[in-house]
Amino acid sequence: MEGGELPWLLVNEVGGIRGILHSHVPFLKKHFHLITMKEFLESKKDVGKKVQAIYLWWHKPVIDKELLQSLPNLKVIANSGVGMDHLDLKLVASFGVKMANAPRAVSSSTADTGMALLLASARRLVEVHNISISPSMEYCEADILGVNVTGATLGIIGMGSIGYKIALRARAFEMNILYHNRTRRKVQEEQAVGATYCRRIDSLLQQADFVMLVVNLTPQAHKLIGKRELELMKPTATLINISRGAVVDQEALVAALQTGVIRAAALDVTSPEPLPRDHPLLKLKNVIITPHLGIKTDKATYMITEEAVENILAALSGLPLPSEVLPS
Ligand SMILES: O=C(O)[C@H](O)CO
Repeated sequence: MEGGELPWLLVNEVGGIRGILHSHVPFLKKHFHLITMKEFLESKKDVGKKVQAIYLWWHKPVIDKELLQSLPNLKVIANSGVGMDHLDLKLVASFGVKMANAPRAVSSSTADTGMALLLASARRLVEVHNISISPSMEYCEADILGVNVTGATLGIIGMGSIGYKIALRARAFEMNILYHNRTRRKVQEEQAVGATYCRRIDSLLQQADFVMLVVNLTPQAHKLIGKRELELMKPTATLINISRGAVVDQEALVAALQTGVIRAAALDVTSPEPLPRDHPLLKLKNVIITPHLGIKTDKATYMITEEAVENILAALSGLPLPSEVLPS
C-alpha cells in the first residue's frame, strides 16, 4: 500500500478471517496510511517508526513486548470490541501507548446475539432445522418440544450496557429478569426493565430458567461457572454464554450437559476459539455453538471502525479519547 502524509495505521490484514473488512478500507484510507502486519514484517521492521496507531481487529495482531519495542512512535491501540482481555494493558501503558475500545458500537448487536441464542436454544431451532432438511423428515413430537420463553426467568450475570440491553429485550418477551453485577444498578434503571438484583450469584442460578453470561473476563471471572454452579442450576435450565469461553469451566459444562444436570447450552464463545474438531461439546445435541458472532452485523462492524477512528484521531491530536481504557 502506497504512503502519503497521513498517519500510519497498522492492521493485522485486510480481508481473511482476522483481517478488517474490505468495505472499511476506503473509510480508513481517508484518515490513515494503512500497513498490514505482513507488509510490516516484510519491511524488516524499518518502517516501525512511522506507525502511530494500531487497529486490533478480532484480537489481532498479537501485541507483545517485541512488537511494542519495534514501534517507537506508537501512540494508540484501538480495539474492535469492548472486551480487552486479550491485551496486557499494563504492558501497553508502560510504553506510553493509549488504548480504546468500542462500547458504543457493540452493545445492541451483542445483546441481539444473546437473545437469538436464547430463543434458538429454547425452541431447538438447529435441531428442527436439521430435521426439516433431512431426507426422511421423520421425528416424534418429543424431539421438537422446546421450553417456554414467555413467563420464564432470565438471570443475567453482568449488567453493563450489553446486559442491560438484554434485559430490555427480555422484557418484551414477558420474561422475569434477575441480575447480578458487581455494582447494583440504580433503582430507576432496575424498574425501567423490571429487573431484580441478586446480591449472590447462587440465588440467581437457583431461580433462573435461562442464565446469560455477559461479564468481562477478569481474573475473578475465570471459571466463574464450574461444577458447583452448574449443579445449583435447575435441570431444566439453559446456559447462554456471550462473554468469554474462559468464564465457564468447559469440562464441567460437558459433564453437566451429558448427564442432564442442565437442559442445554448456547455458546457464542468457547475456549479456545474455534474448538478442536473432536471436542465433546461439538457432539452434543443440546448445545448450539456460534463462532463469536457477537457484534457481527454489517452496521455494527462499520460503527466499530468509526468508533476506533474517532479514538485514534483524538489520541493523535492529544485530545481525550472518547472510550479510553486504563489498566486497572
Ligand atoms: O468484546 C467484544 O466486544 C466482542 O466479544 C468482540 O471481541
